[in-house]
Amino acid sequence: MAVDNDGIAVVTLQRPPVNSLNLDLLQAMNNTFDDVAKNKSKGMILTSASPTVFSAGLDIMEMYKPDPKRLETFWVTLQDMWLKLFGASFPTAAAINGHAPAGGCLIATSCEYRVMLSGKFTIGLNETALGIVPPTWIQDSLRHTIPTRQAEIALTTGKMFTVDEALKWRTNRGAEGAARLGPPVLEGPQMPPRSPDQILNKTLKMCLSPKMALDTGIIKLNALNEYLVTERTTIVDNAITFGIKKCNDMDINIQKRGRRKVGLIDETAADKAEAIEKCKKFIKRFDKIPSLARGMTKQIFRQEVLQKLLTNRQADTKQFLDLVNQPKIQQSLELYLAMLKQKSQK
Ligand SMILES: CCCCCCCCCCCC/C=C/CC(=O)SCCNC(=O)CCNC(=O)[C@H](O)C(C)(C)COP(=O)(O)OP(=O)(O)OC[C@H]1O[C@@H](n2cnc3c(N)ncnc32)[C@H](O)[C@@H]1OP(=O)(O)O
Repeated sequence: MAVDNDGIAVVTLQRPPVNSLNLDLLQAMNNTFDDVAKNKSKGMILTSASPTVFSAGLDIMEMYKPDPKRLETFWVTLQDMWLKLFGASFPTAAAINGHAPAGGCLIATSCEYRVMLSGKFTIGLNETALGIVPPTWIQDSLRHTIPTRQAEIALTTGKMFTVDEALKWRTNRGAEGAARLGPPVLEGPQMPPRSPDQILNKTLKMCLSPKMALDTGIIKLNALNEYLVTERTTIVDNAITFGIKKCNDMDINIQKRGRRKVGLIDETAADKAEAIEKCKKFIKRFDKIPSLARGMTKQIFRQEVLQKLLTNRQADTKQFLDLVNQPKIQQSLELYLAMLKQKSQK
């Protein structure tokens, strides 16, 4: 852990080669989180010493042919890590400088803000694809980060997101739809916007024109049609300007037509230094907010999810131990480890 001049702690996971979460690393994380709380750090940023992996998730070796007592301690320590991180009163952010599968994604989604390096990295909860049901609190971390429906699809498909996919979900128009619609409106030529007053005056003028005075339905319709045709660009422009203003007011980032940002990650960065800087900027947003009020508000906001695990802790542990001790799961772990080894030797 390194604390900078602003009082922000940067905690670097350093367990080569892939920061897989074994008992020792989880215990070290828990001690560090306690220190950050004790030192009253302004906030904490989690990152990795590896240039390509944030964390490979749970260390499979802890679950393969395990010692029963150690296996139980391992799971309880993982629960502790999540309770401390997800429930931390201080601001937390993850500078995700590489792959973040399964438990790696759990760490990232337990933080309040995520900046991921652009590149061929992936992030997600892939448990279902491995034939495992992710425990409720692991699912809750994702559900707390992205919209419920997207979380359900991601969890049931074991989806691993590319960085671009993680940053923003496409609307149902999708990429093809957006392409069919032509270049993004915001990048296209812009008409000088007119104020609503100008538009209203123009409409009134049109309604009082001689054509309108004739008072026949068809002529009125023609007049309206003419107005709509001649003013369509202005009308569309004004609608867009109004929409953009509303989106800005609501802090919705619409960078391109056909897409909206919902975000398993909040931002991307070119390198680790930039990712850490962006995380610091997020933490500094709270500079003028009383820290007690901020921390308590966050904990109340997360209380329901935290309480669920606290209430069901023993049952959750038993479920894990029963699962891992199944001969079928041990067989799968053996195959999975062999597959990982084979891949790494290529
Ligand atoms: C069927 C298996 C399921 C396992 C769980 C069953 C038990 C039930 C538990 C229920 C709880 C549910 C919660 C689960 C959450 C988890 O976190 S489970 C762990 C899931 N993690 C993964 O699937 C990631 C696997 N790793 C990778 O995909 C890649 O390693 C990587 C993309 C992270 C990095 O790739 P690369 O940089 O190319 O490194 P590699 O060459 O692949 O690996 C180097 C080295 O590390 C070993 N290794 C990788 N991951 C793990 C790991 N999670 N645990 C232990 N060891 C790992 C890999 O074998 C290589 O070792 P050697 O150098 O060959 O010795």
